[in-house]
Parts: sequence; C-alpha cells; structure tokens
Amino acid sequence: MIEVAAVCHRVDDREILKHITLTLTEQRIGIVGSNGSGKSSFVRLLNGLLIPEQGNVWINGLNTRQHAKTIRRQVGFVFQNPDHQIVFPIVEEDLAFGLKHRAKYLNLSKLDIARTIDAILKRYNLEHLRHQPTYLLSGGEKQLLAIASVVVMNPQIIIFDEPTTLLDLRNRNRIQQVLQELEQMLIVVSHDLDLLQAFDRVLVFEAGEIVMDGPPAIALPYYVQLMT
Ligand SMILES: Nc1ncnc2c1ncn2[C@@H]1O[C@H](COP(=O)(O)OP(=O)(O)OP(=O)(O)O)[C@@H](O)[C@H]1O
Repeated sequence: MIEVAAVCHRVDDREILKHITLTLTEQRIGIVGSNGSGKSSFVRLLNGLLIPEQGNVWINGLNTRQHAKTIRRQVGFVFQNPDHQIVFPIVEEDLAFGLKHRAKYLNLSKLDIARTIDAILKRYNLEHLRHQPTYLLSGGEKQLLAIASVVVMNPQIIIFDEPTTLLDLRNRNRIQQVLQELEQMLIVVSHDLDLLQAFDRVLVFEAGEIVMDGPPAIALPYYVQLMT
C-alpha cells in the first residue's frame, strides 16, 4: 500500500507538486498528464528518489524519509530510456548486478544467481542475447533488459516511467504484454492511453495537481478533453 499525505514540493520556488494526498492499493495504476505536469516527480516520490519538501510518503508503512534504502528494494523503477538504466557492458552482467550486490543479504549462492538469471532470460526470450554487448541491443531489446533487470530483483511494486515512448508498434505491444503478465502492483506513467485502458485506476496530473482520479473509462476521456 502507498500513502501520500499532504505532499508539496518546490523546485527553484516553483511548486511542482501541490498538496497531494492519496492512498494507492490497486494492482494497476496509470498516470497521465501534460509535459511538465509533475508525473515523473510524483513517481520519484514513491521509491524515495525524491523526498518531498513537505508532507510524507509511506510504502507499506515505511516513511521514505527514514527508509529510502529499504523502500528502493521494495519498489523497482524502470526509466523511459533504458540507456539510463543499463550499466554493464554485457547482458548477463547487467542482470546479475543487483543480485550479486544483495547476495549476502538474500543468502544467495553463485549457483542461485546463475539459476535466477537463466530463468529471467528464458522468461523474456533473451537467452540468445546472454553474452551480447548491451550497446548492440535494439531499442526494444534494451527496454526488455531494463525491465528484466528490475523484475529479477522481485520487488513488490514496479514503477514504469513512459515505458513505450521510444518503441515501435511491435515492441510497444510486447511491452504491453510484459506488463500484463507481471504479478506485482504496477504504476505506469504514459502518454500511450491505450496502454492504460484496462488499468484499475488512472490519475490525471495538471500543473502539479491531480485533477482527476478514477477508472480509465472516466479519467482517460477527461484527460483527452483537457488537452483539446
Ligand atoms: N530537478 C529539477 N530541477 C529543475 N526543475 C525540475 C526538476 N525536477 C522537475 N522539475 C520541473 O518540474 C516540473 C515537473 O516535471 P516532471 O518531470 O515531474 O513532469 P512530467 O509530467 O513528468 O513531464 P514529462 O511528461 O515531460 O516527462 C517541470 O516543469 C520540470 O521542469
């Protein structure tokens, strides 16, 4: 469960998030809004990447002010541009990084890590790219790798910031399928309204405020109307 209480945030004296209070419990939550309306800033609050100037954010009862490190383990984040997320030169190294980093904490042996990587490569049909340099991957493959690198850590919640914006139609459809199959709670920022049609709840941001919060059948037409 995510609780956001009376959050206000300013950058250079400009209020970019204004008095936001809400509770998120649904499995599929979409976020839409015009450029600069505060969507990315809002989702960055939810894994402690951004600490609000005023107000509080709790993830499963943990306040991001005190528990940002623990929260980042529970809340995975997939960025719009996978180049900002992929850090290692070879596909399997990128997938292994988080697991190796937490091997001691999770009590994982080398064999456990190897098996987990095998399973995630198989799940996303990336086995043939295991030893491939990451810079040689296509845009769609990079996005899949970025998602796989987050999913492999088994977070409880996953945030996607515009996951299909840089993709062609085939890859966009593949990512939609990948999202549908994830069992975690998902929070997805997107300008791709079709992606959010089957979601449980959609938040519409405008100038740092949530101006509509409801099911997609109501919130998406409201947003389209707002933009015309
Ligand atoms: N670190 C920062 N420094 C300066 N301005 C910032 C910073 N973070 C956010 N902003 C500003 O806050 C506003 C909201 O930005 P944010 O990225 O949250 O919007 P957004 O809705 O995600 O936009 P987009 O759809 O273009 O990604 C913008 O005007 C942006 O320029």
